[in-house]
Amino acid sequence: MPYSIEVKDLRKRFGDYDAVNCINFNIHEGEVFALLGPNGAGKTTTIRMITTLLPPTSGEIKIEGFDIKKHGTFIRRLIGYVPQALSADSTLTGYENLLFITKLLRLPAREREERIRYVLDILNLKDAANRLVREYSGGMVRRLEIGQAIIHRPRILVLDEPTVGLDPVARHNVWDVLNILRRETSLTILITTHYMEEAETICNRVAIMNRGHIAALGTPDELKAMTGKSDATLEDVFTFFTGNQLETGGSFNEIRQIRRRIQRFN
Ligand SMILES: Nc1ncnc2c1ncn2[C@@H]1O[C@H](COP(=O)(O)OP(=O)(O)OP(=O)(O)O)[C@@H](O)[C@H]1O
Repeated sequence: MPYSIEVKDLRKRFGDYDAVNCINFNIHEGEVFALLGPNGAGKTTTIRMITTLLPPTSGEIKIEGFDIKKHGTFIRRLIGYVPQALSADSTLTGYENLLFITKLLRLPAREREERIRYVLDILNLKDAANRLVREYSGGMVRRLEIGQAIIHRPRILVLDEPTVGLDPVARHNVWDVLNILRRETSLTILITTHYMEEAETICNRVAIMNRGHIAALGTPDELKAMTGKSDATLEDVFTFFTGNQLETGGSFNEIRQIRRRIQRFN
């Protein structure tokens, strides 16, 4: 049985800077795996290469055993991607957004309604289906975007900072949805995150990225044990492996995200 995602000696060079510098990891089917790291660590660049949006400078990526260099079109159908930027249309209802995606992906007409119903149900958006997305809260929009990404039954779901800018309640709602997906499907889930709590609550394994490298990889408990401190938190692990204090809630990117979201809904 091949791994769901295999990354071997992966490198991405921008000019003379290695944004991703020879990283290796494998993700099992059904695993929830996080890339955790400070701004500029190379997390987004890594998932852009995995989702085939960006060609690697060198190295290898296999999705369910298929090399992305040879099977890009096929692999894109295996992956659902929730980018950082807003991807739902605020001038349409939730239902219309989902219908649009089913048409874009050319799902057979007879399957569309059933898939939309399933997605609205699992994401707890049934009651809001016919409301304009501009009236949704940030958490509801995020859940709808997850719906758009899973409507074609992908095998792998990739989310770039899925809860950035959300309040704690909305963040927990998104985690609930990801936990339901993990329980009810065999989806492999890859996320990038700044939030320790997120990595610890929903992820089986975490890779800590720093300056293009993977500084450490393991279950949250394994990572804590590596610090040699009996009462280590994941925050201690982060500081131990990167020498950085991870700032949450105030990065340029987060502020930009939140501002974009506010702009979009005004
Ligand atoms: N298209 C590009 N051209 C040049 N440099 C880039 C490009 N994309 C990313 N970089 C640089 O590569 C490095 C890694 O960026 P990346 O966005 O992957 O980091 P990240 O870990 O996702 O950070 P963040 O949490 O801020 O999104 C950064 O120094 C960034 O400025």
